Amino acid sequence: MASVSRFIKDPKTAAIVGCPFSGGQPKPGVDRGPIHLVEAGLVDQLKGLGWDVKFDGHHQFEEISAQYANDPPIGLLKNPRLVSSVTESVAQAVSSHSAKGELPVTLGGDHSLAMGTISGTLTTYPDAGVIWVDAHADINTIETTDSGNIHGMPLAFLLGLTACDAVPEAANAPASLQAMHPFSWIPSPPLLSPSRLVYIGLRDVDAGEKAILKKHGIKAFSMHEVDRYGIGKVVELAMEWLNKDYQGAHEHRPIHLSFDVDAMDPTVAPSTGTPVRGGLTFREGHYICEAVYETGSLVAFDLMEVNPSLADAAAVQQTVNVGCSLVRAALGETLL
Ligand SMILES: NC(=[NH2+])NCCC[C@H](N)C(=O)O
Ligand SMILES: [Mn+2]
Ligand SMILES: [Mn+2]
Repeated sequence: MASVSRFIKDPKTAAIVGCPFSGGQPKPGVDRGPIHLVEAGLVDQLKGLGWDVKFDGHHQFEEISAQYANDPPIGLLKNPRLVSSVTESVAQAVSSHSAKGELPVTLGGDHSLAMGTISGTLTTYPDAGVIWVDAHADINTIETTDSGNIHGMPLAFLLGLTACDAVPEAANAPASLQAMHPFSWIPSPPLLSPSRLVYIGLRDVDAGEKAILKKHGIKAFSMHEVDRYGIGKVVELAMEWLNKDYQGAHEHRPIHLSFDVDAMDPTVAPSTGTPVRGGLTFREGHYICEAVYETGSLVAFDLMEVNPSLADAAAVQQTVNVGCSLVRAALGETLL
C-alpha cells in the first residue's frame, strides 16, 4: 500500500506512545486515559486501517516518579522536576520513532506531555508546523500562570517564551524564577517558532495568554472563527498560514497535530479535566483530523486529556470512543 504521508516510510507504521501521566495538572485519573483508549481496541482499529502498529505497553514513569517523590514547587510551578523529566523521556521516545519514518501516536495523559512530543517531532523534522486543537492556549509562562499547572504551559516552554515583555506586571517577576526553571533540556534557541504554530478551537484563554498571542503574532482560530468561517475554511486557512513561508521540497510542512480532547464540546467528550462549553462538534473535531491526514504531511499525532474518572460509566465510554475515532480519522479513516 502506498504511504499515507510523504514523510512516513512503507510499510506504514504507527507507534503508540502510551503516556499514563498526570503530573502536569491536579486531577487524578488522566493517567488512566491511555489505558482506556488501548483497552477500547485502538490498536486493532488502526490495524484495520492498514497500519502496522507498534505497541509494547505503556511507558512506565514509576522510576522517574520515585526519583521526584519530593518535588517542591518552583514559584507557582507544580511538580516541575517530575514534568521536566517525564517530558524529556517522551521526547526521546517520539524522536526515535519519527527518525525511523514511523508515525508516533501519543496518548495522554495531560497536555504537558506535548513538550515531549513536539520536541521529539522537531528533532526529526526541524521545519515541522504545529496545529494545536484545544479549548485552551496552554501558553502560560512561569510569570503569567495562575494555576501553576504545567499542562497550561507547554507551548511557552517550547517557544522559549518569557512573558516579561508581553505582560507589564510580569516584569516584576524575580529573575531567579527564570534561572531556576528545570526545563533546560528543551533546546535554546527553541526548536519551535511562533509562526509555525496555529490554534483551532480556543475559547478559554487567560488574560496573560492573550497578551502573549498578540505580542508574538500567533495565529489562532477560536470558536468565534469556527462559527464565522466554518471548519472547512478554518483548516484551509490554518494550512495556508503554516505553509506561507515554507521553502521545503514538499508541498506542505510536516505537521504535528496535538489534539486536546477538551477542544470538543463537553456534550461530545465529557470526561476531561477542564471542560469548557461551546466547543467543537463531533464532526468539526473529526473534520480537522481528516483534513490534516488528507494533506499527506502528518508526522505525529497526540490525543491528550482523556480522564476516565470524571464522569459516569456511559460518559467515560463516550469520551474514550470519541478519542479512538479522532485517532482513526487522523490516520486515514474516511466516511466513504
Ligand atoms: N491542557 C489543559 N487542559 N490546559 C488547561 C489550562 C487552564 C489554564 N489556562 C491554566 O493555565 O491552568
Ligand atoms: Mn485544554
Ligand atoms: Mn491542552
